[in-house]
Amino acid sequence: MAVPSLFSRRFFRKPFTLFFYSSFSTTAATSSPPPIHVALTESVGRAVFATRPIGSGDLIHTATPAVCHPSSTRAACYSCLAALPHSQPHTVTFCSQLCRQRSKGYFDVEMKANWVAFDDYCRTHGLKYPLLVKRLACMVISGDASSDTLDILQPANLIPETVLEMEEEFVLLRNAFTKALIADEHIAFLTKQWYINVLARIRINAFRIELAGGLYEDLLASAVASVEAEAAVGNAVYILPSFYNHDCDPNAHIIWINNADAKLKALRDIDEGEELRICYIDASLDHDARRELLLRGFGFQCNCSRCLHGD
Ligand SMILES: C[S@@+](CC[C@H](N)C(=O)[O-])C[C@H]1O[C@@H](n2cnc3c(N)ncnc32)[C@H](O)[C@@H]1O
Repeated sequence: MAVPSLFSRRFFRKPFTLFFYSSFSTTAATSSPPPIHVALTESVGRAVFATRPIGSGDLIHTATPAVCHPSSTRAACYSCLAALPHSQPHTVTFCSQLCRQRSKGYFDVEMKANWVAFDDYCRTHGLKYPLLVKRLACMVISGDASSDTLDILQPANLIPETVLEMEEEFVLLRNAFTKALIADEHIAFLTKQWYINVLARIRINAFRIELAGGLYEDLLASAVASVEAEAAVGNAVYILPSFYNHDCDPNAHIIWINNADAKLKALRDIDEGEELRICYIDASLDHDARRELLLRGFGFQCNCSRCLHGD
């Protein structure tokens, strides 16, 4: 496949060492690292590049969420977001003992506090990302995560109005923990600045998770949910997948089969040194709609080949 000039290696500046082994895994069959590296570019910050040719349809790597949270409209495992067609949305349910066990740390912290005010605020304002911050805060308090887990990700540029809204959410979150008598030293990290920094990163890097596979009942529930405009089982933030830039004609995509564990797959043959890009939005939208969505939702003017050609 011809490599568009946009992807040429002249954009390479400083290759990173692979620092994210904990956030992805390769296929069980091989223990070799995935065929990618992250490097700085001159035009779009960091980017993911192929270190060898990758075949169309190949699994590039998998990734587990740094943090995830189920949606309020689809019943899903509170830990891994597997669809649970026989459960009710809004109820805390786990798909297995393993998931219950894995969540024990942050879930025990969450159960100590009263979330009515915070959850009501999120629901009435149609906010889902603060729920990811709440979960991350519980993970930090329980020792399941570090408070700087998401610091490596690019933050959104926030307007003062957005910061003011975030301050309201922060007060509700902090109050829930203080009223639950969580010791001061355990919530010392939970400052207004921490909340805003985390949310600024989540805004750009969160993925909305729609499962591609599963049981017949899951597909049926998903079809019904699609009609009702919410097919997602939840939202999640990953580390390595967050370094993939956007292209309106991508050469890779991210998919979810049974739960929030993501698979990054090649959509066509990829050359060594080519940048790997995924599509953040619906690529079937017209040029103006895509530009508007990318600018409003992600704060950037797309430099992909399709957009540069006005397609
Ligand atoms: C999820 S991050 C991707 C990784 C990012 N480049 C970094 O250094 O962390 C999304 C950000 O990358 C940049 N970006 C991604 N795709 C782009 C594109 N097609 N055109 C211009 N900027 C892009 C924008 O700054 C965007 O807000």
